[in-house]
Amino acid sequence: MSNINIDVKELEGKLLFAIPKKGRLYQKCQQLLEGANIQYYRKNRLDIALSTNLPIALVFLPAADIPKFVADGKIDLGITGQDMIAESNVNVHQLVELGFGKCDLCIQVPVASNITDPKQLVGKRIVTTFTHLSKKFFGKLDEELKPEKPTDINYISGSVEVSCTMGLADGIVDLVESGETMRAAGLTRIYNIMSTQAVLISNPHTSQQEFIDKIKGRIQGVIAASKYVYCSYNIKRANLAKAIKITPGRKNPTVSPLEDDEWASISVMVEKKDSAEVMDKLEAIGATDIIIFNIDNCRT
Ligand SMILES: Nc1ncnc2c1ncn2[C@@H]1O[C@H](COP(=O)(O)OP(=O)(O)OP(=O)(O)O)[C@@H](O)[C@H]1O
Ligand SMILES: O=P(O)(O)OC[C@H]1O[C@H](OP(=O)(O)OP(=O)(O)O)[C@H](O)[C@@H]1O
Repeated sequence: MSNINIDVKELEGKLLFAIPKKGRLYQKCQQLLEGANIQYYRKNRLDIALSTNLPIALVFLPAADIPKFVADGKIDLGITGQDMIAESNVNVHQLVELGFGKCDLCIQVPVASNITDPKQLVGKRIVTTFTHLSKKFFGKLDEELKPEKPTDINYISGSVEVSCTMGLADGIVDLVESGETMRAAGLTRIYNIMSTQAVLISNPHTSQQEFIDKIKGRIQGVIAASKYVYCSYNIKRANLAKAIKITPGRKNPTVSPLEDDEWASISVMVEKKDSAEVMDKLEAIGATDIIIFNIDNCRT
């Protein structure tokens, strides 16, 4: 049972920001709030927390309910999965892809079945948490193939993958990230309905647009900082063109003179995932003093 023991008056004029209260997205959202310096104190078991440094009230909700609250205008801003938005079938603005909670919503069948195409499931039994998206998908196939009875889509709230083993389903529609859950249940994927990740969303008619843009900027800064490292090195001017090709930066690298006219110093942002390779390439063209720094926060 949730507890929202806060005086409604305390929420007046505040930006209401919905955060998943548990599950896969919870911890990453906490890191994002910390990086964006949205400080708050949450009393034990309380689902609303007032920010201690900004006019924001954080509302902790199940990820599945956040799109509806935001679309209805009860909440201004929220974080949830794109799968949850599509499943809720509501109109919200997707402001920033957050780069976590990445997975695919897939049709899965028992490895032992001879099913390789979603069309073979038409008229059969599907179990899923995503009934809207499944009905939309199989509804189209039903129209095309006109089975004797329509494909039967049944809802369960979790552990969907056991449905085939239990004899409740011929196939399931569920999320796959590493594929570990799917393989452990003796299932294989035959179709990807959608790819999803966590996103920052807002109500399209919010009265708090200016403040939302500010929070969006801060969150974009945290995301960029986690994707990039700062690279600094020295290079002979004769090799400057080659160096700039290796580290073009987001816009341009900063090139500064050194005491020795033959040399220049370069400072540039590099994608974290590429940093080792970039260092190898710079070394190969004679760069020296190559240093990589982590970025705490940035605006690009
Ligand atoms: N295995 C996964 N890998 C990456 N992202 C995932 C995975 N499972 C779910 N997600 C993302 O996280 C969102 C919330 O899923 P999750 O299962 O954590 O929610 P929950 O039902 O609120 O929590 P719980 O499963 O703990 O009850 C999903 O809508 C999806 O966007
Ligand atoms: O491909 P994988 O890396 O194994 O991840 C996929 C699993 O993760 C999610 O479930 P979760 O663990 O959140 O539990 P749930 O089944 O109770 O939703 C999803 O519903 C899958 O079962």
